[in-house]
This record gives sequence, C-alpha cells and structure tokens, in this order.
Amino acid sequence: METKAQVLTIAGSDSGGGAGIQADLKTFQELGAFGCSVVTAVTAQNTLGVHGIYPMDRKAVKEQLDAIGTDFDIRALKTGMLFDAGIIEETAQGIKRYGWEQLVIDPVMIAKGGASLLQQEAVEAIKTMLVPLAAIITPNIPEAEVLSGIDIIDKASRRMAAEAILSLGAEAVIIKGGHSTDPDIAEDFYLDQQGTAILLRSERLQTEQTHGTGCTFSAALTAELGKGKPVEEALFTAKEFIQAALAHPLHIGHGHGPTHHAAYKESIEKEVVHLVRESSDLFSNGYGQRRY
Ligand SMILES: Nc1ncnc2c1ncn2[C@@H]1O[C@H](COP(=O)(O)OP(=O)(O)O)[C@@H](O)[C@H]1O
Ligand SMILES: Cc1ncc(COP(=O)(O)O)c(N)n1
Repeated sequence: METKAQVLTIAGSDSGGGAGIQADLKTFQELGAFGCSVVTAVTAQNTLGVHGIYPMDRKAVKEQLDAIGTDFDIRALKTGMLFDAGIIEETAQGIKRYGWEQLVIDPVMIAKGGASLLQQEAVEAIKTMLVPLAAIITPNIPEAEVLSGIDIIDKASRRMAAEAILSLGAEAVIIKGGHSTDPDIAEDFYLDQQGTAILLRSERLQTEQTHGTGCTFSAALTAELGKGKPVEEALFTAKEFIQAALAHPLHIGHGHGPTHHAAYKESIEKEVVHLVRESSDLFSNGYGQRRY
C-alpha cells in the first residue's frame, strides 16, 4: 500500500498565498509529503503588506492539535507565525503530548514589509518553551540577533550567535543569510550540538520576489526530514528548492511577489536547472560546503 510521509505546519494563514500555511502546504506537496495544518492566526495579506492580523484563541489551536494528534502519524513538523505566548504554550504542550519529533522552528518575527507577526513579550516564550524541543531552528539574521542578543556583523559573530542559540536547547540551528549585505552570495550557516558546521551557499539572485522565502525553506526541510532524509541531505534539498523558487519568479501581485513553489520539481523533471551539489575543500576551516 503506497502512502506518503505525513508532516505538519503550525503557522499563520497568508491570504496572498506566498508565505505561511499556504507556502508550507504547497512546498510539502511539491516534495511528495502529505501536509496537515494547524492555523494559529489569519492574516489579511498580499504582496504589498499585512493589512490585518486575527489570532486564533488557544482553544482553537488546541483542538486542531488534538485533531491531528489523535489521527495522524506525524513524521516531522514545523512552526511559523505563532503570534502570542498563549499560542506558543499551547503549541509546545501539543508537541509534547503527542511525542512529535523532528521539529523545525522558523521563529517568524517580522514580515518583510515590516509588520510584527510575533508579540514582543512572546520572544521569551519561544526561547523557553519551544526552542528546547527543536531539532533545527531556522532564524534569519535579525531573528538570530534577537534570540542570541548578539549583533551579527561577520562570520565570528554569526558563529557566536549560533552557539548562544544552541545553548537555549535546540539540537541544531541554521542562521539563514538572505538579509546579509553580501552582494553575490546567499550563505546559510548550520551548527549542531555535536559541533558539525555546514555552509549552504548559492548565488544571490537579484529579485524582489522574496515573499515567503523563510517559510518555504523551512517547509522543504520539514518535508525532507519527514520523508526520512538525513539532516545534511534535507538541508541541501531545502536550499536547492528555495534557489529554484527564487530563480523562476512568477511576477504575481504589485509588491514583493511570492516565490515559485513549483519551480524545483519542474526543473528536475525538465532537467533544465542543474543545481550542482559538490563538496569542496575551498575552506580550510573544514566546513562542509556545497556550491550551486
Ligand atoms: N536573493 C536571494 N538569492 C538567493 N537566495 C536567497 C535570497 N534571499 C534569500 N535567500 C535564501 O532563502 C532562504 C531564506 O532566507 P532569508 O530570506 O534570510 O529568510 P526569511 O525569509 O526568514 O527572512 C535562505 O536559504 C536564503 O539563503
Ligand atoms: C502568515 C505569515 N507567516 C510568515 C510570514 C513571513 O514571511 P516573509 O518573511 O517572507 O514575509 C508572513 N509574511 N506571513
């Protein structure tokens, strides 16, 4: 009997379809996983910005978690926009109640347009209640700075920030480089409790169509982990997935458009995009490195 890996996203709805629950479910589907969702908040959102935020009450979040937990065999899950401390607590309790493993935390704080998707006082709840449950936490640079209290200005401070985040109890962290000032390279830095460090590097694409990049990356990682892929392979697939999604923009909407969630699969099927994975010892620090 053929079946698919069941994976879950606990996140906010983006009416514009480029980020949040919608990006996650599209990504799960593209990568051949069966996606379930727990909606934490509804946003009225498009490519121009966030126009309204309507958080669910805790009971609604708990009932959705219970509906999933009592019926599905969840192999990996991710969190996205959680908005407030009550939803974070409910989420952490649900994850423990059902013994879900392979938790990817995308600590969503501020949308690209500037709207706050997490209340200030909820940052502490993420750090204390959720991060200790994480297999991998995937902050962007500003989020890593908030979580670690360290300004990331170079590679040394990026590593210090990663170590500070690991000290909160996550098994691994990947600090994504989309917000770095490097004009040529988008480089993500992974570090785990065993001291394994991996760099995911790609050409930085000159595009404004970046709405939902972080959601899409963490959803791809979750799908691959749920399918049973080893962490390193899942990381590189996620990087390839987002690179393809950014390289083939759809030009939807009048602002920061969504990425193209179908591009990775289409590229592979048509064999038009070759995302090269080659190990390299260009770096003398021993970091595993692949180039695209
Ligand atoms: N212009 C770009 N070109 C290539 N990759 C990018 C670009 N912007 C972001 N990425 C990649 O997209 C993923 C999400 O990164 P980032 O934009 O930092 O996260 P977030 O959406 O959470 O702010 C990372 O793998 C990052 O390297
Ligand atoms: C519901 C929801 N979740 C997450 C994001 C973050 O995505 P981005 O950082 O690309 O704006 C978003 N804009 N909306």
